[in-house]
Amino acid sequence: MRHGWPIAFEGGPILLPVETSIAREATSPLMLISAARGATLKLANQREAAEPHAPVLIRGGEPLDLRTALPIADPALDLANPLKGPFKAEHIDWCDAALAAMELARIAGILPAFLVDPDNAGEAQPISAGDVDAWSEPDRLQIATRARLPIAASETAEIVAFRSADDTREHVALVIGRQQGDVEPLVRLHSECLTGDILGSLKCDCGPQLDAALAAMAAEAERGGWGVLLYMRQEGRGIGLVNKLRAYRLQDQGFDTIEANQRLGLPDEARDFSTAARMLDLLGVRGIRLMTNNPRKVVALENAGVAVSERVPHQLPDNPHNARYLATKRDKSGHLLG
Ligand SMILES: Nc1nc2c(ncn2[C@@H]2O[C@H](COP(=O)(O)OP(=O)(O)OP(=O)(O)O)[C@@H](O)[C@H]2O)c(=O)[nH]1
Ligand SMILES: [Zn+2]
Repeated sequence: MRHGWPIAFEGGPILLPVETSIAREATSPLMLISAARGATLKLANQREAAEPHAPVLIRGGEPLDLRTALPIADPALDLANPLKGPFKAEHIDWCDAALAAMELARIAGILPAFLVDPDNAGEAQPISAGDVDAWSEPDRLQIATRARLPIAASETAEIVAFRSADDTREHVALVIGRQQGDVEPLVRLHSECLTGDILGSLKCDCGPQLDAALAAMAAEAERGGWGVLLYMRQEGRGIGLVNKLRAYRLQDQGFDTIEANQRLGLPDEARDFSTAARMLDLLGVRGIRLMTNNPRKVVALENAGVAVSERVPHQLPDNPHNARYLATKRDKSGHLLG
């Protein structure tokens, strides 16, 4: 997907990703986009779609090339390209392939939009919908290596790196203090946020939450306990850095953090917490005390077999740039924030 290769789904047509396509001369009258995008484009006969990220097949009056397809794919370009269409929605009789293609776009971090059976697409890569499921199977994850890693918060930390076949993302765990089978660790499940963790972004609470979690685990180790930070490479709640930044552009137009993801045709929450459970399992951790304000994380970990004996609140002070983001988490995502 990231290479821009056309893909040939078993039982479906050839699909060429609009954002990254290497076949610059490709054209097609048909495009696969999200229902959210279809709604914004005011499709003539669009049926009600349950999910904003559900796939919709559209036909334009004239064949689309990549130049005309990109503004159809990218809502962040709407202000600059107001006039598009008209389009008609068509029935999809290769639903599994269409759903898998949308999921692949999310995993690849690109816009969920494809030219369908295009001319001049070049040779397509064969793939089946089952390949996408197999790729995200947590059991494929293994410990790759571990090393002592003194950090500013604690000199007694150890880093453990995890890898899975075909997935280039490497998750890590930081174990702080001495691991003891009979003592439940304090655990923080942190999802990657390059802007917050590294650059000090004020738009979210990730950076302060990460720092405070490490400090709390170090204090726990001082008291004879221990902690585990799981650092999961699922940036932007699973939509990737570039799509998160597109969502930020939409947030600057007035959409909240959930609406912005949906308007991009992506799930508002696409994180995979069963991989975190697999990491704990590989570390030999069965029961935890979880630092979070998000009850859905607790439920997701428990459903994946981790016993969460306590939810430890993890609220940090807000600022003028993240106050709306935190309010949306509280009001729409069920976060327990005071
Ligand atoms: N798509 C998107 N992702 C965001 C946005 N702001 C932060 N994120 C991502 O959200 C994730 C951080 O969420 P967390 O703090 O781990 O989890 P949480 O569900 O908020 O719950 P807590 O455990 O209470 O913090 C990271 O992957 C961030 O990149 C945003 O506006 N849009
Ligand atoms: Zn963040």
